[in-house]
Amino acid sequence: MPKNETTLKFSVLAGDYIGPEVMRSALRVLEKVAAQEGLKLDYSEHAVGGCAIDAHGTALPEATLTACEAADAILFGSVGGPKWESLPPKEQPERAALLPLRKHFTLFANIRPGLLYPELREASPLKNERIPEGIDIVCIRELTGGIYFGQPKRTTLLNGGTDVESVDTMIYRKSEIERITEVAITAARSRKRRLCSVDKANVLETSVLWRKTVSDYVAANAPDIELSHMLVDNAAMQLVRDPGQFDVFVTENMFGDILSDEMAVICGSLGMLSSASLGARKNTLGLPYGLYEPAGGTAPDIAGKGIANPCAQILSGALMLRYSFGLEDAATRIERAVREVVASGTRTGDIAFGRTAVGTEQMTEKILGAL
Ligand SMILES: NC(=O)C1=CN([C@@H]2O[C@H](COP(=O)(O)OP(=O)(O)OC[C@H]3O[C@@H](n4cnc5c(N)ncnc54)[C@H](O)[C@@H]3O)[C@@H](O)[C@H]2O)C=CC1
Ligand SMILES: CC(C)CC(=O)C(=O)O
Ligand SMILES: [Mg+2]
Repeated sequence: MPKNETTLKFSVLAGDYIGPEVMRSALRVLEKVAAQEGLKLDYSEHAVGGCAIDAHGTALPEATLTACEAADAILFGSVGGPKWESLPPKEQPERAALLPLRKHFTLFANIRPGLLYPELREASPLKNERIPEGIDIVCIRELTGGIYFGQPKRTTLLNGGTDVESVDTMIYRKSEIERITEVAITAARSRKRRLCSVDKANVLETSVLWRKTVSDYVAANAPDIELSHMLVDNAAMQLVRDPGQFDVFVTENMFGDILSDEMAVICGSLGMLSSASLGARKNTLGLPYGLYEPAGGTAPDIAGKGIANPCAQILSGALMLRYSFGLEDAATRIERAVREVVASGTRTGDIAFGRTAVGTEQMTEKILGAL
């Protein structure tokens, strides 16, 4: 019986290698939930990344951007891989499609839930006594600033070409740090009200500003939040030593990129880690416009074999329902279905750990069955 008249208008950008494989699974799950909830899906698929370079000569075609502009959210796969690594760096899919997309829509807040179900503890490389109840951490990563975007960014030949110099620039403004701190405060308030800010304030000017800004902002706006600070090298170590000490952590772009992959593997696999990238922009429903993507990449080593774990992409679809369409119940149902299937022992190879592994298709069928 239809419960809802909402139309979900989103753009699907599957990308390269395993991108289209796991995107198929996510779309099947969304179709089923939509049918059950009486929602109307209005999505269209568009070229992005290496496959867009092959088909259209550019990683982010104008038509793709126009379609994203007209939608309420973007469901993204992942882009890049060996096929395009010999292109000039600026033309490669990651730098020519994904980063510009994030910048274009000012998606400055990347929310990555690091969740290890207790039933999946065996898939974590951590000793199980360190994670008696699994893991439940949220990484809030600044996504449109820092060293990935700062100018100058260049490579120059020196000494008549006998040497080469490359420069990347890390820049942060107080206003950029304040707005990501606000997102982190909101996340912490919905959980244990504990926030750890990760930086490198013993060396980097941007981190000195980061630490002072986060401290001042929390003191002025969120005295209910228990704030701590940690240097990033220590944070990398503490994450594997005792992940239970973290609840929400907030950090700049590159540190968050690295720490979230670490968080993914202690949570079993990159194939389980979803993400939401949000900004100030609202969609036509008055809700946050967002881009939803797995935290991992295109996994060229397993592409085309039908063995990729679809969970991160499916869970990214759930985050899209939650944040951009306000469908908390539907999002939770998808998350429960994934958990139920994984907990019952159906596992793709990356999380199988001694069990018989199923492929992408069978994993998806099981999740559909649990919905
Ligand atoms: N958002 C994006 O579009 C991203 C793109 N990339 C790009 O992806 C390409 C490959 O990057 P890598 O460093 O190899 O990282 P990756 O994240 O693609 O893979 C790292 C390891 O995790 C495994 N893995 C990742 N997702 C999986 C899944 N769903 N199921 C099972 N196993 C999974 C892979 O098989 C691989 O062994 C590069 O071109 C990179 O730039 C990387 C990260 C994010
Ligand atoms: C192009 C990269 C910055 C993508 C990535 O590694 C990520 O977003 O985690
Ligand atoms: Mg990454």
